[in-house]
Amino acid sequence: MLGKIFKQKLQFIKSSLKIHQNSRLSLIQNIQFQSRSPFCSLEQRPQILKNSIKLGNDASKGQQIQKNLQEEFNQIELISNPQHQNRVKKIIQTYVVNTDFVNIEQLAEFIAFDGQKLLQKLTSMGINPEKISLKEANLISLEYDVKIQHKNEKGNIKQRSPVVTIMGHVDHGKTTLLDYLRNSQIAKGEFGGITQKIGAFHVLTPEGQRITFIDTPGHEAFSNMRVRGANSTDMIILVVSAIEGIQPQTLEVIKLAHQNQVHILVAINKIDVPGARPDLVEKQLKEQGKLDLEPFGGNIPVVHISALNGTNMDLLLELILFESELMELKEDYDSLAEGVVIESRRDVDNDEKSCTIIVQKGTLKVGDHIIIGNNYCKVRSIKDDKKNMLKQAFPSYAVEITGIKELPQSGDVVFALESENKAKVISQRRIKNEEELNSQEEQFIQGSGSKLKFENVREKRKFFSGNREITEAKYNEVEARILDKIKQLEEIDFKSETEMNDIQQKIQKLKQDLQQNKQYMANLVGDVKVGNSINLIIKANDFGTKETLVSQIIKAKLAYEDIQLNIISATVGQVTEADIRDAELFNAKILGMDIQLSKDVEQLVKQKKIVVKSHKIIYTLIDDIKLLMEQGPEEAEEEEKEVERGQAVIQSVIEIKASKSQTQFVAGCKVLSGKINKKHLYRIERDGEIIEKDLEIANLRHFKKEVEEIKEGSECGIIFFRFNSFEEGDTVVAYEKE
Ligand SMILES: Nc1nc2c(ncn2[C@@H]2O[C@H](COP(=O)(O)OP(=O)(O)OP(=O)(O)O)[C@@H](O)[C@H]2O)c(=O)[nH]1
Repeated sequence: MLGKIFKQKLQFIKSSLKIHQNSRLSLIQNIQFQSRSPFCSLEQRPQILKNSIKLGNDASKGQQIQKNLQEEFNQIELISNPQHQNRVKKIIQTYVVNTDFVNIEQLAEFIAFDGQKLLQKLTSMGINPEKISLKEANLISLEYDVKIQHKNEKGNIKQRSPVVTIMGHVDHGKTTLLDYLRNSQIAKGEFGGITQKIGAFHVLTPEGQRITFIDTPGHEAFSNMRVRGANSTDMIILVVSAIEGIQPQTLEVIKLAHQNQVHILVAINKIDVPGARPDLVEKQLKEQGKLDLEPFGGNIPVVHISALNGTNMDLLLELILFESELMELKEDYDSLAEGVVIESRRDVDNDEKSCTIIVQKGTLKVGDHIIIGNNYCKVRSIKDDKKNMLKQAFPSYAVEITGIKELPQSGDVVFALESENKAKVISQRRIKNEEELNSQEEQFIQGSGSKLKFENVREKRKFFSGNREITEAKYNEVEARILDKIKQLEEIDFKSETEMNDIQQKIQKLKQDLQQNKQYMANLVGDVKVGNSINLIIKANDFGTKETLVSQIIKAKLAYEDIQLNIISATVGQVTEADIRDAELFNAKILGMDIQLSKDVEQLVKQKKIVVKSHKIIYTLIDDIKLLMEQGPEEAEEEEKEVERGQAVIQSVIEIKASKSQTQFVAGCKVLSGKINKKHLYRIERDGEIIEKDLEIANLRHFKKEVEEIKEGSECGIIFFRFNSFEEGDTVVAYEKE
């Protein structure tokens, strides 16, 4: 019933394109008005504008309007949905640049790799880190599934067909739906023969339009893609039974689609069964599933079907094509192919290995040299799901290929390269990287006793390559987990001494874990060698400054090849107790912008004698670092040595009125040893504790006379810059930093 209504609606939209030839202008204006209306949400605007662009296609004044709308649409699209163009997250990420060279900072950012490690890599390959050709950059970036492309590399951009995955709760009819689609094609005799199950198949509409279906029912294929941090689907058909309605896995699919920003189309199935209530299911989907369904004015289409007897299946296909048209699925047909593995298998009879891939970009040809997973091979044959031998496969094609040496896993990356040699080199490095990654993970798990959870391989790689964002997050995650356990244990009311000992032992063990964890993490972050290097903890006041500081430091570092400089961490915000702990552990200096220490932290800084330096301008901070590097680690250490020049005791505190509103305090002192000189720095000690340090003298007097220096045994009056909280009996210590 409702299927009919839908068909009518589709028909209406289509016919409106023709009927409104004369009155279309007003329609477009109406839509324009709608899209500008304050009642139109930002999310709706692209859709409305997109529709209006379509409508504007052949309107009399359409061209100009279309251009304006397109511009407005582009702008809105950027604001409202930056991911829109990227709905299918490619496994190979492409970055477009407008220069022939990139530098180390750009490359490090593209491949989300630690700058210091990248520097080592570039040096070992003999590449100038400041001038990396795109060819060289790709040789490295392709190890990490990233391509760097010049803006002028023009491709042959054309419409590609949609790739669709069918998902839903158990028994709601996914297999039946797929079987119907697959068999309807055979039944129509369009291809003859029996389809082979290769994990994906395609359907051709009577108009010759192609749709690729991934036919691994359930979540398996999709989840595997997710593990790789990508997916190959343009749309998910969410199958919901009209009898059972929303079930746990239905909600799971909705969540998955949202997380991955994949468009949903709802197919309410089993409408042939007596008692089916598709209308109620729609309400459920809206209320519980929070889906913005079309029948309620939203943009998620719903179609009522019976997969068993084929009711409204043609409508479903039409709808898929209609949605894909709106999504403007376009791809470069001329570039080297890129894709993703759906399934792989070994032939029982002849042991031949083959796998199904979805081509995402470019054209895959027989004879291409490809990387598949981490291995490389030459494509021997390409077959479609109807067993037709192909010479080439275009974007969105699902094909079975042979020639592979090792069986890849679903979700593995596939990309073609210009030569076998290049494929070989990249493959070898990818294998090496993977081995390193695995052994690092093993070591880490052994070392910390705390298992980390990674969303996908990319995240894992970022973590082990020392990517600070990820490392910091994971580091905090583990630390929080351990601290939480310690807290729980500390709160236990023990009933006996044995129990108490047992708990304390556990706490002790956890504290060791914490320490080990820290040490291990720090090693990962930057090959930290305590004592033999300059170690820094960078604090910035915002994210942008942090990025600039880190990249400037890496740049500054390039000039001092033989100096080991490590950034232990670079974070936004004020100095924390954790920073102090790290500074102590790695003998690191804390450098930052506008640092203001809280009372507790300040206390710790003094106690642990940590060097904290605050700057107002990025460049002075960088200069400071350059100075440290010029001096080298040893001198840099010694720079902080304070050499005592004299001591005095405060015998009285004198208050004087400097002006009507200003009171000054003079410390009346007697010099006990050495000298008090205006050039020196001063610290105030009370009962053996340092109250303040690095003070400078504003005014030094011998009786009424202003002097530069006072010798042992004499008395004097001192006014310090910005400090007057001294008390009678405090010791004033003069020192110089050498
Ligand atoms: N009457 C009727 N029965 C259907 C329809 N679609 C599926 N079925 C039946 O529902 C049952 C489950 O269908 P499947 O296609 O196996 O469901 P599925 O979602 O693939 O289930 P899993 O693979 O277990 O997740 C089967 O007995 C189908 O015959 C339909 O449209 N109408």
